[in-house]
Amino acid sequence: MTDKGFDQLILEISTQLINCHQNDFAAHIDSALEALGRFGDKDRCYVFLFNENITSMDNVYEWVSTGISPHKDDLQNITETMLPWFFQAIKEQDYVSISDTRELPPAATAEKEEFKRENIQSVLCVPMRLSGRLIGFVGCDLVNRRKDWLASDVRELQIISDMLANTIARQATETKLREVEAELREANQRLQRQAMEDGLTGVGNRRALDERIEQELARCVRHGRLLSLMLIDVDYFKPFNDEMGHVLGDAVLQRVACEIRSSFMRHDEFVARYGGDEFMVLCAELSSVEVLQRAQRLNEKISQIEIAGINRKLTVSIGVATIRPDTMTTPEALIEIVDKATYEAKAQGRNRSHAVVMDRL
Ligand SMILES: Nc1nc2c(ncn2[C@@H]2O[C@H](COP(=O)(O)OP(=O)(O)OP(=O)(O)O)[C@@H](O)[C@H]2O)c(=O)[nH]1
Repeated sequence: MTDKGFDQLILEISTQLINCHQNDFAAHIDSALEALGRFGDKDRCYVFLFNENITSMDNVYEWVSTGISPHKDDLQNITETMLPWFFQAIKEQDYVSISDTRELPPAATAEKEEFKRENIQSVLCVPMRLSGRLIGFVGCDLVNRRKDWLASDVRELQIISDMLANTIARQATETKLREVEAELREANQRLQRQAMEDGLTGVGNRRALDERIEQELARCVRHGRLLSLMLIDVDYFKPFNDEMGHVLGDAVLQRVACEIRSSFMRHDEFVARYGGDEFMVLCAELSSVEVLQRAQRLNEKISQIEIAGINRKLTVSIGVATIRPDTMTTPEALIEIVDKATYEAKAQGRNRSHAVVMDRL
């Protein structure tokens, strides 16, 4: 290989590796090995990576010339005990150069066997280091051909080895970066969800409710649709709480929230905790009769709830406000109506629903 030819090869390989992106690192390393192999008339070029303590290695990239058998698949998890002479040589030396594998010393019996299995007669391997730490090696084989490797062969392979080490490190860094990015994105979504969720019951919180009422009002105005708001208030929750304690009180609120949520699961229905023992449900497009029926069904379902340790009937009073909003309608006005409807349900004896219908506010 002339110096000019090698310089050209290096330029091509380094340009490819510098410009490659996360998804095509492997393809570029493969083609760098191919360029190296073809240019120097080698039979096989490869990259091995060590584990953390350099006690085992995997063949991670391999290029083979036409007619030469590949060995990448059977060279996985090769341990130090399998090839002790080679592990020691690559750890301690600047390179491992074997002109004829048949002339290896007796200490390299296992290696001799392995080279024979792969028909390798000449081998040159150069360590890959990152910040001084050995991470693997780049090597090339000649099958059934002997070669006295020159200092220039070693130098050239060393340059390729440095480039590939940097590329592999960049790949690892980018993979890690993507993982961290994905974790951050997930944590961010989780925080956003939590910021909109009631901690005790898991339904929407007051902030989510306020936003949703604004959105639904605007949407119903745009489409001329009906909008219903329900206020569900647990009956006699204060005496219950005082008597049974807050822990059982919390369990009641969770159970009530669960029942409400399972009763209003359509995509345009929204359940939130308004505060204390009060929940709200927003539903669009239902007639006032339908909403009232569904509220009454909820009264029934809640009155059938049984919670271990509680021997008192659980009931709720529900106010329902159904309106056809216009641009002047405010969330406060809607809440005021539903508040009054709930008050009415309480005044009429609790465990019931009371509806107020207003075409315009
Ligand atoms: N366990 C528990 N109690 C809560 C929580 N938030 C508010 N409360 C209690 O809920 C009770 C609300 O009671 P009120 O709305 O005043 O009245 P009520 O007894 O339900 O009466 P009516 O609604 O008129 O039937 C108060 O005792 C609050 O302390 C909570 O997160 N957990």
